[in-house]
Amino acid sequence: MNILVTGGAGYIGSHTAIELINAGYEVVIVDNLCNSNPVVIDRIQEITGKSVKFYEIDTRDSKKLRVVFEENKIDAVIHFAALKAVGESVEKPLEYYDNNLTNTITVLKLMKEFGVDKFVFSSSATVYGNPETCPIREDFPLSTTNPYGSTKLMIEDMLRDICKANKDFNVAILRYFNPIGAHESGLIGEEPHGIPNNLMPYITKVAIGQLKQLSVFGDDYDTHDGTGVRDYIHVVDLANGHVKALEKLNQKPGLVTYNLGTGTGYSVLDLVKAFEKASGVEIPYKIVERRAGDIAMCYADATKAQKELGWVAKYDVNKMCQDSWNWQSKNPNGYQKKALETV
Ligand SMILES: NC(=O)c1ccc[n+]([C@@H]2O[C@H](COP(=O)([O-])OP(=O)(O)OC[C@H]3O[C@@H](n4cnc5c(N)ncnc54)[C@H](O)[C@@H]3O)[C@@H](O)[C@H]2O)c1
Ligand SMILES: O=c1ccn([C@@H]2O[C@H](COP(=O)(O)OP(=O)(O)O[C@H]3O[C@H](CO)[C@H](O)[C@H](O)[C@H]3O)[C@@H](O)[C@H]2O)c(=O)[nH]1
Repeated sequence: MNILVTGGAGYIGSHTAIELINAGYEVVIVDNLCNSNPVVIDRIQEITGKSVKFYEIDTRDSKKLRVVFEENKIDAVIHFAALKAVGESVEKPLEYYDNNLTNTITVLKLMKEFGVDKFVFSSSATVYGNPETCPIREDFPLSTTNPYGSTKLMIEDMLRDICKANKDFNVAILRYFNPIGAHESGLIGEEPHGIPNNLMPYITKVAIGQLKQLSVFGDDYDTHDGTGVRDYIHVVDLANGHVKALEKLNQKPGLVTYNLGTGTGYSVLDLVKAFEKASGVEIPYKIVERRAGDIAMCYADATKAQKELGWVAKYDVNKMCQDSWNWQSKNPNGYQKKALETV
C-alpha cells in the first residue's frame, strides 16, 4: 500500500514514515519544508534502508499536489501538514486558518477526485480546552482557547460532516497528547526554530548549554507539586499509533476517534527530575508566573485505543528522556549543522 504522508519531513511525520516503512508500507512524503529540513528525508532512508519518494510542495497548491496523486496510486493519506505554535497562532490567526484549513480541504478534494477513502488526521488534546476532570475520554466536551486549537476542532467537525454524508469515507482522528523523545538512532528528532515553546526541547537546550535555565511556569496549580501535569508520550509510540489506525481504516469503520497518550500524568518538575536521571545533567530552573492560557492538568484515558486498535504506549518516561537527550547531544544545532558538516 502507498501512503501519502503530508508534513512527513516534520517531527511526528518523519518518525511515522519510519514505522510505516518498517510495517511494509510504501511512503510518499509531501512537505513544503516551512518547519523542517530536507536532510530528514536522507535520515529516514538511512534508518530504514529504503527509498522514500519526496515532493517539496505546499499542500495548499492543488495543481502541484494533483501531480502526486497522478504519479502514485495513493491508498491512504496521513495528514500531518500544519502550523502548530499556539502563541504564534494568536499573533497570526489568518496564516493559521489559511494554512491548516486550506491545505486540509485541498488534500480532501483531491482524495475525493482520485477515489482515496482513508484519511488519518493529526488532532490534538488541545480540542478538549480546559477539561473538568482527568483522565480525558474521547467523548468529553470539545472547545478551544486559541486559533491553532480552533483549526484542529474545525477540521474535526468538517471530517465528521464529510463522513456523515459519505458512508464510504474512512477517517481516524488521532488526538495526540504531548509527544517527546526521538528515534533511538539519534538521527531524527524535534528541531524547533528559535527559543522552544515546549517543555522538553527547552530542557534539552538548557542541558546542551544553549539556554541558561528553565523557567517553570507556575507552581501554584492544583497538582501534586503545584506545577502543570501533562501526558508525555514517546514519539515512536505515537508513530506506531498511526500504523494501527491505518489497519483499523482497512476495516472500513467510517469515522473513529482516539486519544494517543500513555494515560499517566507527569508534572514539570517530575519531567525535570526524570531528565536529570536519564542524562546525568543538572537542569537549573526558576519558578516564574503562570503562562497565559495554560491548564493545570491534561492526561488521557487511553483505553479506547487499546481496546479498538490494540495499541498501547510501550516506552516510559526514562526512555523518552534518554532519546530526547541522545538526539540533542548528537545534533547540538539540529539538522543544519550536520547538513553542513556532511557536505
Ligand atoms: N508536536 C506536538 O506537540 C503536537 C501535538 C498535537 C498535535 N500535533 C499535530 O501533529 C502534526 C505534526 O506536528 P509536528 O510536531 O510533527 O510538527 P512539525 O512542524 O515538525 O511538522 C509539520 C510539517 O508540516 C509541514 N507543513 C506545514 N504546512 C505545510 C503546507 N501547507 N504544505 C506542506 N507542508 C506543510 C512543515 O514543514 C513540517 O515539516 C501537526 O498537524 C500538529 O498540529 C502536534
Ligand atoms: O519553558 C517551559 C515550557 C513549558 N512549561 C510547562 O510545561 C508543561 C507542558 O508545556 P508544553 O508547552 O510542552 O505543552 P502544552 O501541554 O502546553 O501544549 C502542547 O500540547 C498540547 C496538547 O496537549 C497542544 O497540542 C499544544 O499545541 C502543544 O504545544 C506546561 O505545564 C507548561 O506550563 C514550562 O514550565 N516551561
